[in-house]
Amino acid sequence: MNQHVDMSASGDKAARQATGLVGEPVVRLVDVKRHFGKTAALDGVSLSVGKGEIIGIIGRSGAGKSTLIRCLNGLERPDSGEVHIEGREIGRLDEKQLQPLRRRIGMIFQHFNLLSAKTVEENVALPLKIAGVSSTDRLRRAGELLELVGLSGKARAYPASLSGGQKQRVGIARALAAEPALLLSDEATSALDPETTRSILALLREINRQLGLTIILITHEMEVVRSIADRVAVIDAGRIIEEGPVWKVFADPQEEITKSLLQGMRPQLPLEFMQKLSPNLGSEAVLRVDIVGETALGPLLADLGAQAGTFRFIHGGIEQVQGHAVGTLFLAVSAGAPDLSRTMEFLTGRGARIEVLGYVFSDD
Ligand SMILES: Nc1ncnc2c1ncn2[C@@H]1O[C@H](COP(=O)(O)OP(=O)(O)OP(=O)(O)O)[C@@H](O)[C@H]1O
Repeated sequence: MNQHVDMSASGDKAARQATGLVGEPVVRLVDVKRHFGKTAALDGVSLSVGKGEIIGIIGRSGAGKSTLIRCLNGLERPDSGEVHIEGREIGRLDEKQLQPLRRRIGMIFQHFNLLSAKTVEENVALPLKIAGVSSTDRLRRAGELLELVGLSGKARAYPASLSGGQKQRVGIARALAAEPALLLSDEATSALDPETTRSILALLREINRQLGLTIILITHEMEVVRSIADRVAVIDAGRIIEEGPVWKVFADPQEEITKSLLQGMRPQLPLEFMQKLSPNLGSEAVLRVDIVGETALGPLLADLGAQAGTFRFIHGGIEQVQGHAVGTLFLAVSAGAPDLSRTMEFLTGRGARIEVLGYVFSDD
């Protein structure tokens, strides 16, 4: 089932879920604070995640991501604020009251956390054993889950004989065993190679679609967020500093930290060209032009040539993120008036964002 999966999030779905408030949110955090001594690991986090939504949480090391996850699964208690899971506030529940609620949350980890002395099916069935499900029922359920993750043939194998991708599939099957409402993924693909990562992400997306499962992804891999998340939240120093649909944040990040986190994802001027750039006036201005949506799809460059004058196309391109065309073009335009001002006017009129990166001489 993990083959031929469309990995781009649907634009419609993204639009519906852009606010994370479709129906009763599965997760609702209200002004959550958690301090360790003088360190504010969480400094007033408010966030809602709707049913069936996939949200990516990104941030630098030490930003507060793990603390956030630990507050969600009840391993960490906030100093103040509220954590609601499916409408129940978990902050005040005692350990016994938390048990059934924890079963509503599945978790997958970077290093899989499988029990090496147990077979694949025993690993998958473990949450059900803890929940008191009979041996027959839990083995039947483990069989169904292994089929769902494409590992039917490995029920009796031991984790040591599996590849990293297969181990993570077992981790996913185990996380789904108790039919959770929420799946927390803590760097689940960080230890996997790119191809295996793609297949695990496709599996998560498929499970999200089939089961309507809500997924929160903590990751430092921006590609993961771009591939499967509907929405992204950027956390820094314990606060959510930016949040929105993935295509929008990736196309037009507002905060410096977001820009820096996404740097590798955004097209850059090739190094050899960058080295020629000068801040002093040259014969050509080099522009970075960021475009989104209709502008990116239309015959922008043909129109630019016809209406504003000649230019040199240096580098860039357009890609689809969540069904939205997002592009960055690097152009060299004659620096003299009226060419430059006409070009700027034309591009701004089409909704593009323009930055003059510097100047070159046209024979460079
Ligand atoms: N148990 C603890 N005791 C003391 N300080 C802690 C504890 N847990 C977290 N912190 C501090 O809180 C801040 C947030 O940590 P957290 O682990 O949540 O960040 P993170 O974004 O998950 O980082 P990373 O990506 O490196 O795992 C950090 O400054 C960290 O040192």
